Amino acid sequence: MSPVPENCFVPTSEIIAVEETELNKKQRNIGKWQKMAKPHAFTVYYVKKARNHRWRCSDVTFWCVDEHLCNQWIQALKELLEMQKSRPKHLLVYINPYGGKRQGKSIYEQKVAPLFSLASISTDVVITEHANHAKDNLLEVNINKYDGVVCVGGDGMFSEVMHGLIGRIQKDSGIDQNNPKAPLVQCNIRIGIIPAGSTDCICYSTIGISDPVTSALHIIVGDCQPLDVSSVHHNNTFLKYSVSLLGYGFYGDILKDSEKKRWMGPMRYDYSGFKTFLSHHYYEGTISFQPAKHTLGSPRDKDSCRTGCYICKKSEQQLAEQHKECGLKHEEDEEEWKVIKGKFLAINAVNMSCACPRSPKGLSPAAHLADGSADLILVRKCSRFDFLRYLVRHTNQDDQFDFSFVDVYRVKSFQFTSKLSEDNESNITDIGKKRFGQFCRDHPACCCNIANSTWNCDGETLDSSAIQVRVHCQFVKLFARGIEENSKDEAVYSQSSIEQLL
Ligand SMILES: Nc1ncnc2c1ncn2[C@@H]1O[C@H](COP(=O)(O)OP(=O)(O)OP(=O)(O)O)[C@@H](O)[C@H]1O
Ligand SMILES: CCCCCCCCCCCCC/C=C/[C@@H](O)[C@H](CO)NC(=O)CCCCC
Ligand SMILES: [Ca+2]
Repeated sequence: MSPVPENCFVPTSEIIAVEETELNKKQRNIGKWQKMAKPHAFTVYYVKKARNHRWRCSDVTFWCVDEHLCNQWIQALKELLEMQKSRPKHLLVYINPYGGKRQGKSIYEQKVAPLFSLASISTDVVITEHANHAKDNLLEVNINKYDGVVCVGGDGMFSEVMHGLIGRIQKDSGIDQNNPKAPLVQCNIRIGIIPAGSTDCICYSTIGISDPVTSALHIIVGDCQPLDVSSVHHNNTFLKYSVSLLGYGFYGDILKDSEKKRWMGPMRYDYSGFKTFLSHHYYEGTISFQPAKHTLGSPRDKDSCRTGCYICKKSEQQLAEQHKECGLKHEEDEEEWKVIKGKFLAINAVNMSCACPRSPKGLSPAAHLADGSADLILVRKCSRFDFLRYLVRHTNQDDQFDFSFVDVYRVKSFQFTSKLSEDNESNITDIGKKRFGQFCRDHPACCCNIANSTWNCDGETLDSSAIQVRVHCQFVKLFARGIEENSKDEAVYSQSSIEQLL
């Protein structure tokens, strides 16, 4: 038995498949195999880690004269693969054919389906025909027969699938999602994202790259990454769940403008981003929040959340303890609320870094995927030039929180009310404000916007500006493992590597 000349260490957890190889005449007639009467061979397909967190399917073929020995190897390796219990065998796949550059279907068919078939994963594929098709379908399908749900599309498609799954589980458990204090039931069925959208921030922030083949391989090896989810309510009405960005002001306005430009594809965000930057509107309101005292980290930490993150592990332990104490009174309601009134250009609450190709370190580089907290970033009224400096720091190594007009807090819940709705609630009927609508009556050039902004919730607009938000620790699970530290150079090899077997 002889491996290829170059050294090759592969943990069994990263073998994709093992197959007997039919050698053709030409192959049999090369090198030393020429001398053998009838060589036998098998091929091991495995994950090859390239630069920038990119994974590829590579293969190595082992040749041997003894047919029995060759079959023993195939059998032994297949048994090792069978022992990988976290790997999915049967998946439900939703493809949005219109997301991003409208390439979802071809990306799946050309890059992903062949890998699933190589890894003996069977699939039921639904190509969506309209928005909410996947969500509605998940409310009635027999989800128990699947080991995971895969969405091919962008953050919006992920959000739809996540809402379908969470909604289905709450419905089956008799939980009313409209109750902001309801003890929601966790979603244990894993979701895989094959990126084919415009921002793909959830995929990028949980894997480190937005690449369909890399994501498919994380699904095949059965990775599992828990994610925090925020529930968003307006009084006693459930609005949405969020995993990446809840943004008011700048990101809400970009989204609202970009929705009219969907035909532009991913470019619409650059166009609307530039336009929104020039408009430079700020909004008045009150934000109240409960600091996340349970978590070990802070948004100003230098270290980021990475595979096996100890801060997220600690939160997982705390969550398990909470579940054990289930039924005992939680003191959450009595914990302190901090209240901030002000004029804001942007209010961003992020459950994860929100790293994406536009900003590889994201809106909050030290945010954690699964620590049960969100980072609340308040960008107060400042000059256009200062706001530009702030934005540019999302794309370089400088600290984007090191500005006098930017504050950041790690929170477990928050509420927001705009000044306009506060005024309306206190029955102030200033006809002048109503008549002049959008712009500040006293200072037409001051960029103060009397109208409300809208909330951008993972790329979708919310109907209400007054919202109550609660972070649910590790509420959904993805086929991912977080971003690996220097994945190319520091690969950790398990005891059961093939090299040892050989
Ligand atoms: N067949 C369909 N026709 C129209 N809309 C669809 C269809 N299938 C899904 N959708 C909706 O399209 C929205 C956007 O899709 P998706 O997230 O895949 O792409 P995107 O908006 O380009 O990317 P991103 O969300 O990353 O910015 C989703 O909210 C989803 O509900
Ligand atoms: C002069 C250069 C300045 C450059 C500044 C770059 C800053 C980029 C930060 C990007 C943050 C993305 C946050 C992710 C939001 C997603 O949930 C959402 C759904 O996909 N996308 C958008 O709302 C789309 C939002 C699009 C933002 C551009
Ligand atoms: Ca978090």
